[in-house]
Amino acid sequence: MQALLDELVEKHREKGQDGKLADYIPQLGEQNPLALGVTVHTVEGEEFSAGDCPVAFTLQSISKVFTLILALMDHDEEAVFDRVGMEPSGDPFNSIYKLEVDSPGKPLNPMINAGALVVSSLIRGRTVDDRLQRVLSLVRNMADNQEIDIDSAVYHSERATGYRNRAMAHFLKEYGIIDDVESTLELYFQQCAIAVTCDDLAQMGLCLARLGVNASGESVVPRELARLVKTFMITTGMYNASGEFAIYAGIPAKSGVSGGIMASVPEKMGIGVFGPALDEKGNSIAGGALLKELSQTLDLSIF
Ligand SMILES: NC(=O)CC[C@H](N)C(=O)O
Repeated sequence: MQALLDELVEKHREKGQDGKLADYIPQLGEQNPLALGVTVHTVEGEEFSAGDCPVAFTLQSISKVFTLILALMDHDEEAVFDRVGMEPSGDPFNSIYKLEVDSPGKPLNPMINAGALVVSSLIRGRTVDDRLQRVLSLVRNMADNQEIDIDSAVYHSERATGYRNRAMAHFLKEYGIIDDVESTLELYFQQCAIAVTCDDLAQMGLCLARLGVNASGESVVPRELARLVKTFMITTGMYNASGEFAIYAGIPAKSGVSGGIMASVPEKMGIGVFGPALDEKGNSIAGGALLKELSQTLDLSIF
């Protein structure tokens, strides 16, 4: 495994040159486009890392998995899926288009920005900070790392420039799908700025692979929800590239525009990947290629 990961990092690293940093969040434009790292944690307790693994990066859209778990712990499924759908959108993650033309006001799924805003609005807590602490505590428990925290530079950078997310939140408010625009956006920008490493992503992927049990053996996510979010990861986790990723990698995965990907191979392993240069759909260009080859070499597809 170690030799394979070393080889895949060296082989795919230069693909970063063909990608683009997510500089619409200015702070993410500062990342090194040629960085590439991968960590694997297996159910047997083995750990392997190759490439730029000590580097910290932000969760961005990967946070959508964790807020969905919390929203479903706070409300029954019907209440959540009344407000956000279960179907792939086929559109980019930040698209506003179907929000107007397809079942107006109800986002198609929780893994696109509009749907994730709805999910964040459903997380219970007295203040935005209470709600954020609940998200952080779930992430820390799943990763079995109590040090995880917010990268405040990335948070402020997105907060200052998140025009399209603001537009979508106001649109959702008009339809009565979310209640408070400002607190929803505040929570959303902060959850996206939670800083992790490949190791944390691999641990969280493993926790989902073990139906919610973390590295310390604690059950931190209800079994049924671990199953449900992995299904969303397969159908919508790589945005409008989810179909192709399911064919060539065949593992539940969730990407973010920082270049992170969290993958979960049921009953086998968690995989964390980081490569900040993105393809045209907003997925890590080198990270996605590495994961596909890793899955094919080790025959990890769930199909
Ligand atoms: N795809 C992503 O990772 C998007 C998350 C980012 N914070 C945004 O809202 O634009």
